[in-house]
Amino acid sequence: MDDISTSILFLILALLICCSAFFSSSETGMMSLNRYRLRNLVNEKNRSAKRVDRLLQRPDRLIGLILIGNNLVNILASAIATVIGLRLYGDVGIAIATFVLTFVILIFAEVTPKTMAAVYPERIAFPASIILRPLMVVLYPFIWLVNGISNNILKVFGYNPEAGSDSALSSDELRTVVNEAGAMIPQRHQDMLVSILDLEKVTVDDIMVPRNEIAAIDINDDWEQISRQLIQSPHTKQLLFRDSIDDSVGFVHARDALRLMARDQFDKNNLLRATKDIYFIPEGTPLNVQLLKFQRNKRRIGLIVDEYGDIQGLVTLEDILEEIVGDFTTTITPQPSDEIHPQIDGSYLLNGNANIRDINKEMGWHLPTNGPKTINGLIVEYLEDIPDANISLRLAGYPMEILEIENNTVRQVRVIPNLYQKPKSD
Ligand SMILES: Nc1ncnc2c1ncn2[C@@H]1O[C@H](COP(=O)(O)OP(=O)(O)OP(=O)(O)O)[C@@H](O)[C@H]1O
Ligand SMILES: [Mg+2]
Repeated sequence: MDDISTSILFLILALLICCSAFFSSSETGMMSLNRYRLRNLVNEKNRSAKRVDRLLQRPDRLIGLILIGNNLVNILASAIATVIGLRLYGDVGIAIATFVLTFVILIFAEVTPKTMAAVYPERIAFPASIILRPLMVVLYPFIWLVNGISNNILKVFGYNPEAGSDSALSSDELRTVVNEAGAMIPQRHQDMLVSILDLEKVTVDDIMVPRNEIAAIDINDDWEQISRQLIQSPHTKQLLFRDSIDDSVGFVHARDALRLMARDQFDKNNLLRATKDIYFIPEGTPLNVQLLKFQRNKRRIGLIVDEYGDIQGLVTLEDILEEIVGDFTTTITPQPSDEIHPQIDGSYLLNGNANIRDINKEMGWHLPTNGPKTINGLIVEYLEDIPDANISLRLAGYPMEILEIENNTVRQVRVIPNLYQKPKSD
């Protein structure tokens, strides 16, 4: 190197530090690219994205290439810096060169470019790929050798370097992604997306109209009462049964009843003939499954039966859709707000038959939903007994006072929400 002037050596050194900065930044840029954005750009046929994607398909080779390049230029730079140090200051120069070069490389070739790449991965990685791609071809034998040795060492320790990282999302991770979409997706849409993911966690029993609230007509009643009920019920489809709901005949649609009336054929036999057979749903069916089953069977209403074939309740397509988009206006079933009565002292009076899920949703409480569906059921299960009035208890962290008992069920409770309670995740 004696015949190269010191100023040229300085120039080469500066150039090498620039190359080092390039490799450092492209390493961080490539590795911190958002995989889902990249996928999206690839699908949109973005050329840079496609090139980057191809490089990233073998991360071991890409890292090999970048690190070979980076180390090569760093080591060369240190050799040149040593020569410069020797020339300028003699033996002490080696120490000075080592110290100064470490500092310069850290700042200009490592920390600064890497930080920039971490903040703007696409701006760095996309243009860098234009250089990295041909470099990969040129240096391929060298990369192959280095990777081959390093992969075999990894295998000795029980790792499989060719497995690739598993970037498939679980539904919980997808939920986090949706929640973090921030302002990109309007809040209402985010809520809907999360609700769709949540459908699998909710079963038909959780949202059904319980058996005792099904609008149903006993075909053995006298005809006048049947007609009155058909006309006055707020529901379009009503269940026809003989003596007991367990002996159900089918659903009768108000439209069909109307047609019979118009033709003057409105009597028991014709009404029975106009009923539609019942669609049964096994209890415990998750909502996402049921939604598809309604679609496949072209049904909109079904009865939920338990393992003994006893009818537990009723669920409609509308009920499942409401889980996704929120309540529709046509719902005539009692709203949670009808069953929750705020008091001046900050407590709430609840009806015993209020649905726990509805209350949690309305109030943001965390009463357990994995057991009974109603407040009454929850209290009875907790006490393992039919309670007396004026009993106070603390259920899932919520102080409660039973105010009224009727026919062995809790009719009214007072709940004092503890404002300082930490929400429990359910
Ligand atoms: N026979 C019934 N008994 C009790 N609740 C019912 C009955 N039919 C429907 N519901 C409830 O009423 C709500 C509205 O359901 P849906 O829209 O299917 O019925 P609808 O409004 O009576 O009929 P449609 O919209 O077809 O005129 C849902 O919450 C559903 O569970
Ligand atoms: Mg309706």
